Amino acid sequence: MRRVQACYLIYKQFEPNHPSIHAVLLLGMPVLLARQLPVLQQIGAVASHWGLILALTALYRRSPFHPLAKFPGPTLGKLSKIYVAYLTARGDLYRVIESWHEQYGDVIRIGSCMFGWGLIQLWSSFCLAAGPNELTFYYDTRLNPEGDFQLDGIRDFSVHAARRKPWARAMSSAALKGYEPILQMKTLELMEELSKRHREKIDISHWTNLFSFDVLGHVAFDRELGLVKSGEDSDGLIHIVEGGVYAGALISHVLWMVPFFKYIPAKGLRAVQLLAASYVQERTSKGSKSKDLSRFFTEDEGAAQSGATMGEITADGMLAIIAGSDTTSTMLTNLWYFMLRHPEYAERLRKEIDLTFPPGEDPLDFSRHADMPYLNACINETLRVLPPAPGGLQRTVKRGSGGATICSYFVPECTQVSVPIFSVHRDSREFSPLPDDFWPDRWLTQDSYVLPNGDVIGKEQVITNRGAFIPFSFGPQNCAGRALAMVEMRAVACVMMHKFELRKPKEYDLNQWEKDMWDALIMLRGKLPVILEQRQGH
Ligand code: HEM
Repeated sequence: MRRVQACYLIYKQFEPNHPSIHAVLLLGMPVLLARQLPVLQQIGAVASHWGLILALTALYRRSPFHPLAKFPGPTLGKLSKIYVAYLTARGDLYRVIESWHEQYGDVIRIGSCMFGWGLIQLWSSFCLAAGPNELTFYYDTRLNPEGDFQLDGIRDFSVHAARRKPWARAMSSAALKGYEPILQMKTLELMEELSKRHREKIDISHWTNLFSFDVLGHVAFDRELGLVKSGEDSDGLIHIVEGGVYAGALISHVLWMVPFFKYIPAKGLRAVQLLAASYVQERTSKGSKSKDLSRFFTEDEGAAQSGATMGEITADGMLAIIAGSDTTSTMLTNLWYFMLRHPEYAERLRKEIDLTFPPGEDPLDFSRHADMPYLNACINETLRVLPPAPGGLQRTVKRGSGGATICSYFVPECTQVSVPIFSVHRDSREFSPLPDDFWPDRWLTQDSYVLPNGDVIGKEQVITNRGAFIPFSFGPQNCAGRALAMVEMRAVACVMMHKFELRKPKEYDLNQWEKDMWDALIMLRGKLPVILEQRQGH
């Protein structure tokens, strides 16, 4: 019993995360002590050793001595985050967490983790504090086998800030102008391919995905992936990226498994890493004709200041593909979904687009998209109701900090803290009325508002807390590609609505769309069948 207690205390006190320490504590100890016994009894000794450690862990987690004992939460969830990993595998974790918040309140406990709902202040004050706040070691999955961290896995604030510098320059207004020709070429190519399929039933989710990966290929590496032209993901690039994302999501909730991540034969993920490496190498050796993102990492006069090695630049190239493609295409497909659900909003959006770009004018004039209130309201509302990264991004209270007091909650050191974006966006204290509904008007500035049921309300009855609008997260580790994503989404939404009317095939049930969504930290999704009608004269 004493050996079990010793192992348990080592786990509780030091949270070791190296595979060799797990091997010693979970296998070495019981086998060593039972080495004189026959094999079957040795197996029995290992099993009872594991069982007892699990029982002690469960007892402690349910006991009043646990530092998070006063926080409410679901019974199974309090026992282990393996339960949360199971919900991730099921795909609907973000909705389950929201229902827990409805049941238990703002701050809930899951394993040794807290989720704060509606407490956007919790997230902001924690994320901005460089003191006790740290990325959890889940982000070690951002380390490639060559030993290079992607930007989003860097824990040290000053190293992270230096590595973000090229990203900041790559998203400046001048740099964004440089990407416009790429976006223009790719958007027109998409429209051309879609026109060929006029009146056919197509999966618009698939096409939007091909498009966003193609854009990233060009923007990041000046490389033609040719997905839209071929109409398919011929090399399986999207498939392997999404496979890697899914594997990472499962492991993200059971942190002691993170060190084993690199031993999982995640062929897909490795394939993306190798692919990104080949793209970067090719791009660096041949140079670029267009003003792509890579030049900010390799050629720009500020590139050297970031201190990034070639390996790290390659890792960030892979990050650009993963972080920038699926997220943007999810948002765009969600917008088509809402336009199909609410034809009255689609009509209003089309009216604004037609007024801004009367016949003969180019809807791909980027300089005007940011000033189209209804277009931007529809985009914001899509990102609010169905954020492409719906879950809680993980941070932890640094070991050795003594804990942190965040919004009057004392949070012990090593506690994981997470604020689910989806739940914050559905909080009626931040967005009201109709927090669960798609209602773009909430983003417009006016004296009175007409609700979908025809009632008129004054502006004092509408709450739209822009500070709680966090689809791109918050703080120093927020989305580095937000500006590009916004330019891309506005352009495609505008041109698509200008050129086509979207119809739902009779047999398709729109309720299926949200059922098919899969929360894998970023949202994975099913098919959205549509029929496109080309508009007269467009
Ligand atoms: C609608 C589109 C997008 C959404 C909703 C989105 C959302 C997010 C979120 C929530 C994070 C924070 C992740 C975390 O804290 O773990 C993030 C990080 C990041 N995103 Fe995006 N993203 C989008 C598009 C893009 C694009 C187009 C790019 C680049 C081309 C990009 C590049 C990045 C990078 C590099 C990070 C890591 C930042 C850091 O750690 O400093 N994202 N994104």
